[in-house]
Amino acid sequence: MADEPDSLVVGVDYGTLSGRAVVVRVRDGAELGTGVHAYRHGVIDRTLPATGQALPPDWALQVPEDYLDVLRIAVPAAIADAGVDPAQVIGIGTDFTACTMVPTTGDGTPLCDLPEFAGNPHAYVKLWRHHAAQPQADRINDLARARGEKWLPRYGGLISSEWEFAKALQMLEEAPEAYAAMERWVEAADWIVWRLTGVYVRNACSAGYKGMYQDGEYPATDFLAELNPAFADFVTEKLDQPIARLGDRAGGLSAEAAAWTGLPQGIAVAVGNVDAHVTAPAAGAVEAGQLVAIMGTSTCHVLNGDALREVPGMCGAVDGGIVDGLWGYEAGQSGVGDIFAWYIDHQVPESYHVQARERGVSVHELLTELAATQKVGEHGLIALDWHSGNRSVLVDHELSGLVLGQTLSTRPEDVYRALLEATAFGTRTIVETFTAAGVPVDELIIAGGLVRNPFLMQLYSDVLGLPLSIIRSAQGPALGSALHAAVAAGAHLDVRAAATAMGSVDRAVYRPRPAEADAYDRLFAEYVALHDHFGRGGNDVMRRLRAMRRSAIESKEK
Ligand SMILES: Nc1ncnc2c1ncn2[C@@H]1O[C@H](COP(=O)(O)OP(=O)(O)O)[C@@H](O)[C@H]1O
Ligand SMILES: O=C(CO)[C@H](O)[C@H](O)COP(=O)(O)O
Repeated sequence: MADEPDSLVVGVDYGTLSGRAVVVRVRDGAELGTGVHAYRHGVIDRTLPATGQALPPDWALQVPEDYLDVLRIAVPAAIADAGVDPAQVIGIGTDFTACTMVPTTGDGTPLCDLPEFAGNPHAYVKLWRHHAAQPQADRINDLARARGEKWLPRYGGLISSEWEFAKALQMLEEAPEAYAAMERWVEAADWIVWRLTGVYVRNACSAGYKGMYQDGEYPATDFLAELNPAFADFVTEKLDQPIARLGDRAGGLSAEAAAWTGLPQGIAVAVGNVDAHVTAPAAGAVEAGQLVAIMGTSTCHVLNGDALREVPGMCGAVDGGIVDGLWGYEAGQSGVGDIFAWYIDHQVPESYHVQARERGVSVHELLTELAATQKVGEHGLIALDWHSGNRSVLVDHELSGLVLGQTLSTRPEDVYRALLEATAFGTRTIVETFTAAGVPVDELIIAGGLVRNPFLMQLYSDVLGLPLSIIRSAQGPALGSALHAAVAAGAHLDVRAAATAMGSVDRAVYRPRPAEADAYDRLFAEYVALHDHFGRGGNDVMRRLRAMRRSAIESKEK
């Protein structure tokens, strides 16, 4: 079912640091205009702006008003960039980082917007990479294992500290007054749709992957009570809400949101979605066996499968979690581009920054160029990519980064290359785990900002021993959201049809080079040895160091 040739939709991708809007033609997915808005408060991980209070380690907060600014600034900018009449727009879709949680009152007002809570860190959005709920995640995992909870294997045997229940339990135990005042615990993906429409509906993707919603149920009341008696009614009191399929219409654009965006009141607003999952159809990946890796500050791996399998250490398997009718699998690496950025910002000497500035290239590009002159293994290094913990397959955010083999001749480009390689080894670990568990990976498709680095792409192909296909769109998540908006507006029959019309991919752009692939097989064996030693209990030094750090900081503050 094709719509009028000039019907348009808007997709808005809420990333970690900014929101991006794109105006897309319904008929063929042509991207006509873009607008970007960087969040004014960015990621709050050191001090709370309202009070200047220092935040403990592993915290990461955001301010919801920044998300509304994206609607006010990036959407009109995208329309202006496209040079189109807003009246042509028939729908808007959004996607968000996840699990990113907003504590609200009953009408969706964020707690941090209430004067009495502005100084309470727990009243703010807990961003996906808020990792301070690891003790709660550990307890949830231990108890679920002891009780043989049937939902646990759906999450590879371990749930993450990034997710809804761990973060809510942390809030209950550290800020009971804020927890008591919170009437709804809302995925940011659903909060923004609530703001756009006035309707609060939970999306099937977030609820399934991050909310432990399986076979129509959340974890039971007696399980929650055993974690903490005051947590018993968490689901009924604060979480439960009608759940809608991806691509459904959540409601019509409200008058208020029409005024923010400049779009026509009443147009279709798609049910919320997660930034990773929404990208698969934008790359035309709606069949079983097509793994899409969305590589940016972090990497998410999403993959459809025909059947339900238990994959150790994956993020989750959800029926219809990516497209209706297939089991959607997710795995992830919590730090990828973030690790490269951290290295450049904090470890690379000023002389490299000066050289990059003089040559008009980024430090990433300079280090990549220098690293590219090396043979595999020439730097003599091997690294573990756990600077932001490990989401898959170890599911442990107490783990940390490691670079082994440094000598007095080690140079910044050597370490940079070792970090690039470590992230590729992390992805290989995930792909091999899927395959071994009976979820075949037939094709690897790369999307996200890191596609901009061809050396990195070739390195991934060599390390994985697989051809890499590349999504054509430079803004895959925003295109994916636009595609869901087209479905919600009734312009395409379903997400599959929209993916065929609007999604696109270039097949096998990078192919593994046999000599490099062989050499990387040897380095990967070393990675596996270190991975298992530090990640599977051979030596818990990383956990002990974290504990020492926490207690040292606490005692300093007293
Ligand atoms: N040339 C490059 N090579 C490798 N990484 C890069 C390069 N340029 C930027 N990055 C990294 O890309 C990440 C941003 O990716 P992007 O997809 O734009 O963001 P997001 O994940 O927030 O959507 C940053 O973490 C940055 O360190
Ligand atoms: O876990 C996620 C999805 O399930 C996050 O949304 C993701 O890791 C953050 O994405 P990005 O690195 O693109 O900002």
